[in-house]
Amino acid sequence: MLDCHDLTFHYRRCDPGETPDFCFTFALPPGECLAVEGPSGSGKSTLLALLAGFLEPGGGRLTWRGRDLLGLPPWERGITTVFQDHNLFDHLPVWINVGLGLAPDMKLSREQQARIREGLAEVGLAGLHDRLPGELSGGQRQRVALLRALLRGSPLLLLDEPFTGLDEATRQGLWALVRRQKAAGVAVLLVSHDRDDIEALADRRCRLDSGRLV
Ligand SMILES: Nc1ncnc2c1ncn2[C@@H]1O[C@H](COP(=O)(O)OP(=O)(O)OP(=O)(O)O)[C@@H](O)[C@H]1O
Repeated sequence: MLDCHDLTFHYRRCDPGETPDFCFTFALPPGECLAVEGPSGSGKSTLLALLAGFLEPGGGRLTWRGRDLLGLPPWERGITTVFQDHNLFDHLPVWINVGLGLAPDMKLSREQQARIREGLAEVGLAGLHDRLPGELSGGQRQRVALLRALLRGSPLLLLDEPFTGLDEATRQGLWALVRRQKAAGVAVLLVSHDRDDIEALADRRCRLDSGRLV
């Protein structure tokens, strides 16, 4: 269970009233997907950054299966985040970008190489292994980023509008991949405005309002 209790945050340089004092409380069991909705500026990225460890909260508690995450740096939290801007390495071909999810030192076993090939085919990118991210469309880059995240096998997956702008068939293929992760026990927090994405994946949904999850 991801247990987030009264996790508080305020952007220091903001005048009081300019942005809300954030205070997040929710629980997310393994294998479940919680959808978070909220208008632009309501704090969705702030929440993800706090969970992933890129922002430091003022107070509160964040544990995964009883283990305190707040004292841990992002790379030790067991959390993988797929950001809106994809975070791909522009100078590295598609298959290496994906492979970094499996082995950061790129010492890939035969089995891992086969998983990358299979994964690329599954997300409709067979044949694009050697392209650079700059030679892909926005939706194709999105699929590379999502595949890299899924192959990493983290127990917690944070998805920030991961399916925006993709065609129906591609989206359904990616939903199937995320559902498979859920079935394997991965807890998914999905930031999305899209009703279809939410209905396809979410077990529960909440909305960000005045810095709180309701
Ligand atoms: N580095 C920062 N310094 C000061 N204020 C910030 C900073 N980053 C975000 N904010 C403010 O905090 C609030 C929440 O921003 P956040 O990016 O979390 O919203 P969001 O829900 O992800 O928005 P969007 O859907 O537009 O991406 C906004 O009012 C924003 O202006």
